Amino acid sequence: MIKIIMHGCNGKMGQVISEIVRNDEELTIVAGIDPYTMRENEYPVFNDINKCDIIADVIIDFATATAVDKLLAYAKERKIPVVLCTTGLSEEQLKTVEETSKEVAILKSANMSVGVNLLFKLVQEATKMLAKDYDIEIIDRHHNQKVDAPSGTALAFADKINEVLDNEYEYVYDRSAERKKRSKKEIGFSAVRGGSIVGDHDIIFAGLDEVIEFHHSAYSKAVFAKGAVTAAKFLAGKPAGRYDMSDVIKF
Ligand SMILES: NC(=O)C1=CN([C@@H]2O[C@H](COP(=O)(O)OP(=O)(O)OC[C@H]3O[C@@H](n4cnc5c(N)ncnc54)[C@H](OP(=O)(O)O)[C@@H]3O)[C@@H](O)[C@H]2O)C=CC1
Ligand SMILES: O=C(O)C1=N[C@H](C(=O)O)C[C@H](O)C1
Repeated sequence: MIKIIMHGCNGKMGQVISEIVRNDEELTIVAGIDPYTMRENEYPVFNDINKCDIIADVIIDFATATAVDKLLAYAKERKIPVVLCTTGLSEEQLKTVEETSKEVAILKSANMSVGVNLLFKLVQEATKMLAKDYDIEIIDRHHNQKVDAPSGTALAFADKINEVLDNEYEYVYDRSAERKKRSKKEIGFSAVRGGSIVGDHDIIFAGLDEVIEFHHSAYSKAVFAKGAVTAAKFLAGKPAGRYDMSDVIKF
């Protein structure tokens, strides 16, 4: 039985993961971490990760960016692998992820769905063929409770695209103060926030007189939760290192 610590257990994703794990014979949540401890959970919940001395094989994280520093320090000290799903991390935090992964296994992915991870590959292929003549823009649409913009997935798409463009493209997040045309080597971001949209992403290649678009819609949070649970099974017992969903989902 793989023992999990659920970081952010009483948030929206934490609750969906708890439900999936409840019906999975290979997994059990042994502890949860969340500032909100009044909810009835079937496992003990700690309002501070450092209060949790329960032994686990892997941590699944869906919390908030400000909680990630403590999480990484805890994982490093106790050598517990982390499936790191929280988005909106700062440059400094991304460096800490890299440093920490030298001591403990970390699988970081801004999007745990099968569809987005397949699209990462398709969009990279399209970029090789289209980037010379087409402008690249990314739109993400999410619910009104989301705190980070652009989404982690939108940034991950841009990083995948830029990887095949020798990282020469600049990211443009806001054109409202600009009085100039877009340059060729840029990737523009737009973020829509409203209602209960689970998570939509459009990758737009706009050329002369035609537009090619790649679109992904998540219709429920379960697509992310299932991916995180599969990733946790993969990561438990793995040696230190940086992993991502391409290690888990093979196309
Ligand atoms: N990689 C992926 O596939 C996906 C990533 N995400 C990302 O996961 C994160 C969580 O999403 P979601 O569940 O919708 O958000 P929620 O706000 O619903 O849940 C986050 C939970 O984390 C709790 N939290 C706050 N501080 C801490 C802390 N120090 N330690 C532990 N828990 C803490 C929050 O408590 P409180 O409300 O009291 O602050 C809340 O219960 C976001 O960054 C989101 O972008 C989401 C979906 C998919
Ligand atoms: O906050 C969310 O809900 C989501 N966040 C992730 C992101 O920032 O890309 C993934 C997913 O789209 C849902």
